[in-house]
Parts: sequence; structure tokens; C-alpha cells
Amino acid sequence: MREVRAAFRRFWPLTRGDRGWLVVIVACVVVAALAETASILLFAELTDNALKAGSLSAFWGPAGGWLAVAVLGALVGYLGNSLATWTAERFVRRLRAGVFHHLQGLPPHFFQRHRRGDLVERLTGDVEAIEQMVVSGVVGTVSAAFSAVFYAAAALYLRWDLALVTFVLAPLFLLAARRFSGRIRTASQDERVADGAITSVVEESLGNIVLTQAYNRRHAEEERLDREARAWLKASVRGARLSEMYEQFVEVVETLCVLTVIGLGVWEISAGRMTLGQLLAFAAFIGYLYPPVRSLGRLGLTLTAATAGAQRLGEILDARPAVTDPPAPVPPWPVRGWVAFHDITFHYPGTGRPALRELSLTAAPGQLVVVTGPSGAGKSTLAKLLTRFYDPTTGTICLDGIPLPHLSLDFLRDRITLLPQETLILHGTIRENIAAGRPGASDEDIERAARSAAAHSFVTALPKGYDTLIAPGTAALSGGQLKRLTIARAMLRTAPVLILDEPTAGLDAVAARRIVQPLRHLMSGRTTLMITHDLTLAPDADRILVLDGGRLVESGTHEELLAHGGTYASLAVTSRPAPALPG
Ligand SMILES: Nc1ncnc2c1ncn2[C@@H]1O[C@H](COP(=O)(O)OP(=O)(O)OP(=O)(O)O)[C@@H](O)[C@H]1O
Repeated sequence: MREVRAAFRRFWPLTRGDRGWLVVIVACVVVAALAETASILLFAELTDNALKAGSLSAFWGPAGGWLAVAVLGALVGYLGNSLATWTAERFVRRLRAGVFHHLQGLPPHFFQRHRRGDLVERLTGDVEAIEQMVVSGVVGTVSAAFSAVFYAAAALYLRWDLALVTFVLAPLFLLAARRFSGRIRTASQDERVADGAITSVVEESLGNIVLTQAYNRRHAEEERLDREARAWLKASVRGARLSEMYEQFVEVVETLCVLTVIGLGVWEISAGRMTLGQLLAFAAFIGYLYPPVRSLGRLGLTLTAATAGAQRLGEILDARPAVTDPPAPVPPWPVRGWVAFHDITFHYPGTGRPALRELSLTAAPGQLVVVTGPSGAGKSTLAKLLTRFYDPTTGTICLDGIPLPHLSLDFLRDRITLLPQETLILHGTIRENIAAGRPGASDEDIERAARSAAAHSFVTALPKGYDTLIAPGTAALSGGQLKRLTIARAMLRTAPVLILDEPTAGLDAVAARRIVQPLRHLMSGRTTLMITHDLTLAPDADRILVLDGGRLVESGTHEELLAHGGTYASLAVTSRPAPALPG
């Protein structure tokens, strides 16, 4: 119960703005329950005065009243249920948006620890489970409680002594719910975990379909899915079995109660202390009383099941972003592009070994700094620190002399363009893919960027030109062509600082050569930090930094470092030969 309270306290504030509607829904529910109560009393009147006496004249009055009450009940029922669905869906939308917003701000290591499919499940299944608790749960409880009170009051009004006898059996429902709730919660928790695992396996397998097919891993992947599906089957069958057991037990208790009422009623009628109409109405009230009492019991089960979802969402919401906005960010200024790392040491969270040690570097506006070194040297980490995915453990990074933590994250990231190693393609047209660099860019801007990135001619050669649909892993364009689209996208951004992370990764020598000129266009006028193993562009660099084991081991121009004959000189020999470059 403590978990339910904690989950409720955490998510109830999200109903702010809709609480007025919740009151209206509850009012509708109360009126609907009252209408139901009135119709049963009218039914008793009809039975005793019209049916038993065979009097048509006694029929019209109660019949008219019953019809009016039924119409009223139908209207408020319709209104209440429609409003309840609308409010519940708004809650789901708000909760999902909130969790998604939080999730997007979490650091890369969070996504390395959580499988994507599992996160998808949390944003869908778990979000809905919480709605079941917070909105539908509240409306359900209030409506069940009111209905139970009205029907119980009506039964007491008809025959208080008989009513008390049947009420004695009511605690059996609650007892049953209590016994079942713990086990149902465990089953539903297992089911959600298995749901997430299934989504993950499907997503990972389809995401790596080339590997799956080329390495004949279809059977292995099917087995992986089957393993997760079996865990899901076990959990969901266990959950369904427990719920069914509970339902059937309650059914038997209900029958016991109804039989008790009829038995006592027969005895009372034979003694002349009760009419048939009263007995029928009384039995109806008792019959109507059970569903709300039952749903109050079941509500307990829904609540405990929903806490499983709440715990899983809590894990996301409790994860903290690695960096946050300062309370009073430095006001925006026209950034020139001075970049400086002062004595930076950095450990990834949860690791003992520093990825960077006492590293310093500066880049003046418009300069090209090439960062190279063996794999794992810490090159990409530099990019993550400059874009503030993480803050350094010690030392300061400045943009135009201002430490990065003094800037708002949006301002900083708008001033830096990152061209990551992976060619990131969005689901959409070529035009949309390029325009993602600057939302609202005009067609002329897009075309200019594409020309500059040497993409315009191959795009216009496509039957649908800029309106060609592409997607991640698309076969319509080559790797080099896709890379040029991402360069065009970066070109649209007006950021004065550029980070290129292995811009030629995954391209053959010819494709790599084709992007040299577009890259030069992109770098022109921007402070560029180029992280690369491919030293094709190194001779252009104002400075080359060689990292090893997180330390800066060499620094200088291409000629200086070649003459020095150290790590750079040996890397330059093994790197692909510099092609004849235009321009
Ligand atoms: N998210 C992370 N959590 C923990 N350690 C990490 C993480 N990312 C990188 N590292 C570690 O930090 C060190 C530097 O990694 P980094 O990716 O910066 O190297 P790199 O020089 O860019 O390598 P490559 O050339 O292979 O891309 C490596 O030892 C790596 O294992």
C-alpha cells in the first residue's frame, strides 16, 4: 500500500488543470447511480401496484417516471464516460510528454544501460498503467463508492434487518482481493519486463537485419524472441489465472449472498412481512450492490498492478541529467568561436580510469584543429565535453572565454554543429533531412547548402529530386551521398563552431575524396575540431593534436610533427595517402 501511496503522490499532480473535469465526471457518476436507485424503487412499485394487481391505471405513473429516470441516467452516463475517457487520454498524453522530455535530457550512458525496446514499453504500457491508477482509478473508486452507498442505503431502507445479514458477507470480497493482490502484482511486473524484452529483441533484430541475414542468424534471433515470448507467456498466463481465480471466487460468494436473500425473503413473504415487489427490489439492490463492491476489490488489484509501471517510470524520472542549465545563464552574444580547454580531466560516470587527463587546447575563430590518436585515446570524449553531454571532472572549457556551465544548453548547442561519426538520416524526404539543420529554411537555402555539399546534382538526378523519401539504412543512395546530405544539413546551421567526428568513417577512398571539398566549404569561417584517423586533411590544419591514453602527447603543424618523427609521423605513414585535392 505504501508503494501505491508513493506512486499516487508522484503522479497525481499531473491531473492539475483537469481536476474541475474530474469533479464534473464524479457528479455525473453520482447522478447516474441515483437514477439507477430510483429506477429500482419504481420497479418495486410497478411490481406491487400494477403487475400483481393487474392494474393498467397503476402502470402509467411509475412507468413514465422510470422512463424519465432512464433517459436522465443515459444522458449523464454518456457525458460522464465521454469526459472520463477524454480526461484519461489527456493525462496519458501529458505524462508521456513529461517522461519523454526528461528522457531526452539524459546522458549517453543512461541509453547504454537501458535497452531501447524496454524504454519504448515504459513510454507506452507503463504510462497507460499509471493512468489506470490515477485517473480511471480515482473515477472508478468514487463511482463504486457512491453506487455502493446508494444501493446499500436503499436496501437498508427497504429491509434494514435483511440488509445487515447480507452485508456481513461483504468483507469476504475485500479479504479475497487482499490475498490475491500481491501475487497479481508480481505477475504483472514480470509481464511488463517481458513485454519490454520482446520489443527490444524485435527492434534490435530488425535494426541489425543485414547482420542477421548475412551471418545466417535468423534461427538464433527467432530463438531469442521465443525465449522472451515464453517468459511473457508464463507471466501473462499466471496473471490471467490469478485474476480469473479471484473473479470466480467472488462469483461464488455473490451467489451465496443472493441465495441467502431469496431464502430469507421466501420466509418473510410466507410470514406476510414482505411483498413480492419488495423482495424483487431488495434482491435487485443486493445484486446491484455487488458489482461496485467487487470493483472496489478489483481496484485494489489494478492499483497494485499499476505500481509496477510506476516503479519502472520512476527509474527514468529519477535518473538525473549529467548537465543542467545554470540558474542565470549569460545573456546571448554574437559568438566568434574561441574554444579553449583548460587542464581538463574527465572520468565517465562509474569508471575509475580517466578518459582525458590534464588536457589543454585552444582554437581561434576560423581555425582548423585536427585531433588524432589511437582508438580509445579520448578523441570523441572531447566532442562530448564541448557539446556538454558531460561536464569535466576538473578543469574548465570556455567558448569566447565564458565557461560552458555559465551558458544555457540551448544557446551553447545552437552555436556548435556536430557532425557525428554515424550518418544520421531521418525518416522523410531529402528536403526534410537537409532542413533539419535549420527548421524553417527556405527551398533556396536548402538548395544552396546541397550545392555547397556537392549533393545537388545527384539529388536532382533522382526522379523525385528533393522530394525523394529516404530513411535510415536507405538503399536509394550510397554511403558517400548520404554523408554529403548530412554535410548539407550541417551547412544550413549558422553555428560558428564545428565538430567533425571521423567525417570519412565508413567511406572508401573515392567516396572520402568526394567529401573533401564539401567539408572544406563547411569548415570555412568556422572554428573546427576535426577528430579523425584519416589524415587526408591534416596538412590543412592550423594545429594537430595527438592524444594517447587521454593525454595530449604531441601538438604542432603537419610539417612540425612529421619532422618530430613521433606518434603522428607513424600514424601519417599508415593513414591513407593524401589524394590530389582540388582547391
Ligand atoms: N559512455 C562511456 N562510459 C564509460 N567509458 C567510456 C564511455 N565512452 C567512452 N569511454 C571510454 O573512454 C575512453 C575514450 O573513449 P573515446 O570514445 O573518447 O575514444 P576515441 O579516441 O574517440 O576512440 P575511437 O577512435 O575508437 O572512436 C575509452 O577508454 C572508452 O572506453
